[in-house]
Amino acid sequence: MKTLDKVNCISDVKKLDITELNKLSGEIRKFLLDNVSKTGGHVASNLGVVELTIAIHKVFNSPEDKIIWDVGHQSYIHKILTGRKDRMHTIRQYEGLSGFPKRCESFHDTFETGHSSTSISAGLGMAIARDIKGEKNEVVSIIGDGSMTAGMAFEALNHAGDIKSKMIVILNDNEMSISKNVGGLSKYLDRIRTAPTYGKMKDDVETLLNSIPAIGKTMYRTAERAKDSLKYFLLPGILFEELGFKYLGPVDGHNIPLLIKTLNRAKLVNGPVIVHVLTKKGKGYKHAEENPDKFHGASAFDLKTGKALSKTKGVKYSKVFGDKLYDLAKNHKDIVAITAAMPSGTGLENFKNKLPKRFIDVGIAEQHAVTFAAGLASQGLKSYFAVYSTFLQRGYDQVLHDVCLQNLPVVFAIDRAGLVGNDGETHHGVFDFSYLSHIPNLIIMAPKDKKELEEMVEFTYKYNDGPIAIRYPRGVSVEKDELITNNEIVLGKGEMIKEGKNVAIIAIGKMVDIGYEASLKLEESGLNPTLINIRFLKPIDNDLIKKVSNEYNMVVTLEDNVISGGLATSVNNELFKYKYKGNLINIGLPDEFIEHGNTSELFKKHKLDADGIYDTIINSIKA
Ligand SMILES: Cc1ncc(C[n+]2csc(CCOP(=O)(O)OP(=O)(O)O)c2C)c(N)n1
Ligand SMILES: CC(=O)[C@@H](O)[C@H](O)COP(=O)(O)O
Ligand SMILES: [Mg+2]
Repeated sequence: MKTLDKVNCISDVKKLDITELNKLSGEIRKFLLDNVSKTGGHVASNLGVVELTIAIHKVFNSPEDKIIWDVGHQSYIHKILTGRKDRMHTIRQYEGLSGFPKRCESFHDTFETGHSSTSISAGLGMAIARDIKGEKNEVVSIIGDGSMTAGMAFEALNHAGDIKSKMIVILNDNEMSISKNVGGLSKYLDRIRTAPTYGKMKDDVETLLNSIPAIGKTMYRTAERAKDSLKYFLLPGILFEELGFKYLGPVDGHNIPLLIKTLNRAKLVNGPVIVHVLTKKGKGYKHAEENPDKFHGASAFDLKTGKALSKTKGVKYSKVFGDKLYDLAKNHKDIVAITAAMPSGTGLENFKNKLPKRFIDVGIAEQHAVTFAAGLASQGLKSYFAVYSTFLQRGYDQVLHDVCLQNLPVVFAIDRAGLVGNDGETHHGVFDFSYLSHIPNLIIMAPKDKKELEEMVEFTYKYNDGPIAIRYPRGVSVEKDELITNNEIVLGKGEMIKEGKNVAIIAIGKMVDIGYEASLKLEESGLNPTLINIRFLKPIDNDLIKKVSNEYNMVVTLEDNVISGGLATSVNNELFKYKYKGNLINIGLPDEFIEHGNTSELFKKHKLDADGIYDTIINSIKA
């Protein structure tokens, strides 16, 4: 019988001896790969924490002890060990397990994550709550070396080291963010990894000095007196010690007995302690070990070859953006591209390789990236910050205070806008219109397809009067001849895709294509709708809206943003000014967090697909 078959909850893990735990780790890897190769998911990060997760559940008593997974993309093994093994085949699928910790899934998921670098803050909050309530549980935050580069993590370390409440931070150091980790902290961790330990170094020095006749012993005593300063230079983790943490490590993160021993030691520390664990991203699966970035977040793949099962047809918006920016940058030396740890996701790999001096990866530091872009722009450079919509949420104040207030010509290339699919609630980019549209000076636009994205990128280069944002979706671009127009991009102007009567559909970005499909269905029902590609959310095309207000009985807005604060709000405000008396329908996402699943399922569920839009319009006409 397999050891994994005997493990249905964590008390089963606690019964196992070291030999069985080692066997379990191998079986878990196989089980994980069998499942995730079919569903897709965060393969490499999970393979890297198999032994660590087993050791954590052997040593700590969840849920009394609070285990917090930073980002949470590496929580699959935790899910397997905490009663969700039988649902692993549903991970990230519509109505299946989430790819991140979810409190509604299990009381072992103490804190929900998805965005990085929150685990130390959350853990400290739990530790202090425990102290106030007079309870005794442990609090354990597990954070990766990539996630440790963010401001939030540093803010939390600064606080935790000072306040001295008992908590354990496990730093899972695999030298990788999604791509190779960057920054000074990463280099520091590198030095710890490669340096001989202080203890070993001290022994070597002692042996050497004591072997020198006559003066050796005196020198050794002097060195002993200088121990503190010597220690300062040689002690691994001194940075964390100086911040107020006890540092343990570095420890081999694939050695279960050593991990158990070290975690038990950490438990004895009566204050904040950091356990530095060294792991290999993708451990145990050749393809993932060799290409940890490719297997960071993978779609379904063939286990033998490691190749993706389905090939995407068409070109991804990210690539269109990255290629166009690279083309522009070749001729315009003032262009600088910035990413916050997502060079490949944002389509900037080519730019990075070919123009490395003007490509900057700041690590997971969106807030810093925005203000850094503002600094560059203040000195006459044209900075492009390519960022996922959901992660730009981190930089809201910086967008407002550092960029827009000073009206600096920073470009925000907002990728993964709209519904992203299997990552779910934490990652959908459905709030950007709302959190940006009320900020003065900011221009906001969204392309309907690949060609328009290229034109918009060009437009951003020419536009130097202030900040400007383009938002575009995850996945491949639409390429539909019927949508291709030759209307030049003009600030604040939309375009008429087709002019009919009675019903005017005003759509933005990806929704232009879906609106077009819906319009064809409406035509089959005898209607002759107008379709407008509004292009700019801000400034919105007043002339077009005035025309619509005067000439149509029904106006429909279409967006893949929450209705509140997005296109609907902007159009409604304008129509209100014109005292519009017709039928107004706002189609977009509701005021709720949207679950995970593939985008077609989600579009269907929220009636954002052509059928759903058609139904909403027809039902409204019938009512
Ligand atoms: C605020 C934020 N920015 C970016 C991301 C995208 N992201 C997810 S995991 C990851 C790398 C994390 O690296 P690390 O913490 O070292 O974990 P590893 O994958 O190496 O296990 C990044 C950049 C995110 N989840 N949250
Ligand atoms: C966990 C995380 O935040 C990223 O790994 C994210 O899942 C990447 O998303 P894409 O697959 O859209 O690049
Ligand atoms: Mg890492």
